[in-house]
Amino acid sequence: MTTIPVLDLKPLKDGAPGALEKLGAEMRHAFTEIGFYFVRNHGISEELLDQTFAEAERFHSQPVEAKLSVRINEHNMGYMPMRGATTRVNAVGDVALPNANEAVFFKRDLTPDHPDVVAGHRFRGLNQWPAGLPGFREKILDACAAFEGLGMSLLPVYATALGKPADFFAPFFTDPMFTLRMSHYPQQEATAPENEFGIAPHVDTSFMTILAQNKIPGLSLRTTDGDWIDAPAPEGALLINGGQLLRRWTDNRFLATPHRVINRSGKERYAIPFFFDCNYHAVMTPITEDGTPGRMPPITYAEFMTGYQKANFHHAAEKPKSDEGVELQGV
Ligand SMILES: O=C(O)CCC(=O)C(=O)O
Ligand SMILES: [Fe+2]
Repeated sequence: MTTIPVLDLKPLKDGAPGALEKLGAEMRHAFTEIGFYFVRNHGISEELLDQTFAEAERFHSQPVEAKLSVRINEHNMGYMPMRGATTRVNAVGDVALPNANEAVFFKRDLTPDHPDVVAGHRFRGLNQWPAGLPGFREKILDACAAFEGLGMSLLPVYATALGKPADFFAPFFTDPMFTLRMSHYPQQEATAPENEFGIAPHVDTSFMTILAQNKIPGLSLRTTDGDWIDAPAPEGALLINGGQLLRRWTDNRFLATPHRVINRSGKERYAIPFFFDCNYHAVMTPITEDGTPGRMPPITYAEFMTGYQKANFHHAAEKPKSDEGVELQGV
């Protein structure tokens, strides 16, 4: 039976001898066998997570006109309406209906004079903050900072898992890209068609996806044997998985595992994944076991997110995609 490993970060935080090596080995196992792991003692307070869920609920409870005033743009920032995306890059090849969720996306809060903003670089736009939600922006920025801090603290474990020095990833993450997604999944009726998902089977595009999942179940992942298993979050733990960027950078040594959401819980479900990636301008050269050239040439984050996706998923080429690799409709 496949179980999702639980990595306890406390010994690492305490500076216990051998903690990094032990976690590195556990992570290596997680990414070669399952593609998902839980973290305990991750350092993000329950209070902040609860507040972030409350903000997600507050955002989605607004009238649709208010949400549409921050409609998603070419940077994949803003509000994606209910059933506004279909997973064309479907990880299991089934044809699915539009995803039964709505979501809003935020990235690093750049200022208009930032060089990448001035240059008009894709995915380096300005956040679209809702006008009628006082305090919302501050809470979201707090959440982003906390998730980013956790992501940064895990980089030495990733490096160790790959047989590299602990500080290997540091130069690639001096100004890392990230996207906070706040999703709302309505209840799916028992009569809903079989091929309607909250989010259809997909792999993320990320280096690292940190999921602050709420108490409502619905997420499952597909094991390498092809079985779907539920991924319920144990109390206080966060769920982390890798996407295509991690897979490519590790020369396919690490898994990007397909997962999906079906919300037949009878309740509204909210989810807050945080997609954590390297610097915009970082060049990712495949990290091979023996240092020989990888299967794929080196690539930058920007090339990866635009050109690479286009080349691989030509049928969805012309439209922007959200960070879980779906085509966004009506953008
Ligand atoms: O809602 C969840 O639990 C996971 C969502 C997800 O896989 C995604 O947004 O990429
Ligand atoms: Fe995902």
